[in-house]
Amino acid sequence: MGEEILRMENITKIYPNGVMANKDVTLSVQKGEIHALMGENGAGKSTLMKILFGFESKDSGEIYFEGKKLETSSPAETIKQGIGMVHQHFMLVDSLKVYENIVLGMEPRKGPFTDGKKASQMVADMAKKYNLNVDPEAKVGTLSVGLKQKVEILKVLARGAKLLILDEPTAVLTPQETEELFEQLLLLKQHGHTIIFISHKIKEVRQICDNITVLRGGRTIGSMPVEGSTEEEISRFMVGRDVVLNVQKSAPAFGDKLLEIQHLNYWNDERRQKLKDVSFDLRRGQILGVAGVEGNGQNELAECIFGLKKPSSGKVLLNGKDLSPLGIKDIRASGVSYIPEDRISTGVAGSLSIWENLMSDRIDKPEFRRGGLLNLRQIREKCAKLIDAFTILCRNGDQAVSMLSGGNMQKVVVAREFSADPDLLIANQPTRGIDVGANEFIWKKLVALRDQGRGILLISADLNEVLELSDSILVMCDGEVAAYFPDSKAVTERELGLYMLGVKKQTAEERGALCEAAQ
Ligand SMILES: Nc1ncnc2c1ncn2[C@@H]1O[C@H](COP(=O)(O)OP(=O)(O)OP(=O)(O)O)[C@@H](O)[C@H]1O
Repeated sequence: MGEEILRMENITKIYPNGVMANKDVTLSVQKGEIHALMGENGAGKSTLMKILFGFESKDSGEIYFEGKKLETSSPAETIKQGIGMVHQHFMLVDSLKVYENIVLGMEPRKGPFTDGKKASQMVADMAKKYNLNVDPEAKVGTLSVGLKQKVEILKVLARGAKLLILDEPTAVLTPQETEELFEQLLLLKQHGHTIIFISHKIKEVRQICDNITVLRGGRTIGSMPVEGSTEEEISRFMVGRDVVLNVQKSAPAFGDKLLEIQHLNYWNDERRQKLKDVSFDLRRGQILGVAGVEGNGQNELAECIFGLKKPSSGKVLLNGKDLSPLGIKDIRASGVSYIPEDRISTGVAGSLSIWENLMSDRIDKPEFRRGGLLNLRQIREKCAKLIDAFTILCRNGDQAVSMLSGGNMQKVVVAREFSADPDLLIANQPTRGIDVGANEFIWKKLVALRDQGRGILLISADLNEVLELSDSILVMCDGEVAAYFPDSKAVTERELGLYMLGVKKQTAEERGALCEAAQ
């Protein structure tokens, strides 16, 4: 047994609305280990980490860090004690340089001024020490997601963090970037740092972590060493039943052309071209996966199809009809559903109830009206069925969505968009932050939709998901179609990564030949 660096003992947290998110939770982390914190959506992982980091207060329990009782009430105080958090949504200032972000609030001074040269050198030295290669002088706004994450890690290290909390750090990375991150985490471990790694990905946890603690329903289910444990054991531990995370799907039977994207170009408000002459078709009965590092035009593509953005030029045809002049409501009525990537800002209205969010697109339908009024009984019944079918963890449909855990918010969006019975579903990161049980459920639903002859445009940064589900794969890099594989089985994860990073790019002829061969 090593030396215990962190002990959270009998932590209980009841939110003001009465939800008991942590019940008597105990977590013990050894110095120098990588410790996975796992559990279903709503199990209480984020709450426990927010308490540790000083974002939330606990109702009872004790925290000991390096043998001393930790009594902090804000992240600023916690970081001074040596505990840092690397957030999933980066908290960086795009217009500042890398080193400026890293030293923000703790700048070395030269008289009354910041000593920029010294700060930049300090960051360069740190980057070298931890093999986190990033140019201290680069503007953060110009960096890739993988590099921004390095800046976040350096920021936490610069503040003296001995214990780092990483919240689903690989969700946005390519396989190559994930491998690189893992090497860096192992190096941090060699330097004596301790890491708490929140993840839903069992494969990754088994690759990098030493021990796992599993929460379920706000309680600690137990801890176990990774060595000697199987994937099945871990998922059973988390969900309480066996989960099969691979899809049984029959060979595709492509039907008519459903979606045609023709020479789509889009310039954003900063006059940057985010889509460059994008063209492709999607057929009925097809799952077309779009692989790409985040920020390479995938979101703009989805938003142009769904009417959230107006393309600068080009066409979007659904069943031969041009969607470009239509607004979102009419596009929905034409049979398009959309699971947006950013569920908090676009997917849900947090202050509204679960039922309002689930029903927002169909409240005008006769089945939910009685006279001129809403038929609340009917609405509540329908809602309860969706809550049940999609296992949304809540008290009832009247609860505000903002009170749900991240994964459960995502389930609200997914439930609404699936139940709209679309012809075309645009699913942008549909399982991000979702636990293994719900992941299995959503994958099955996507395949069932495809088997009913609908079309699915699946955008995902999770290459495993793209490869498991897609019939065909399109890779986007820098706003362009970098590659198109009519048969997803003809390409490996590693190869996709090379196209995603811009190392390789198909010519139009190569793409044409592949498509012809597949016909
Ligand atoms: N601000 C809040 N107010 C009320 N209840 C909340 C709040 N935040 C979370 N909860 C509830 O606390 C419980 C635990 O949520 P938490 O976010 O800690 O889960 P989690 O394990 O991190 O889930 P996920 O994997 O979905 O991120 C859930 O039932 C959730 O609805």
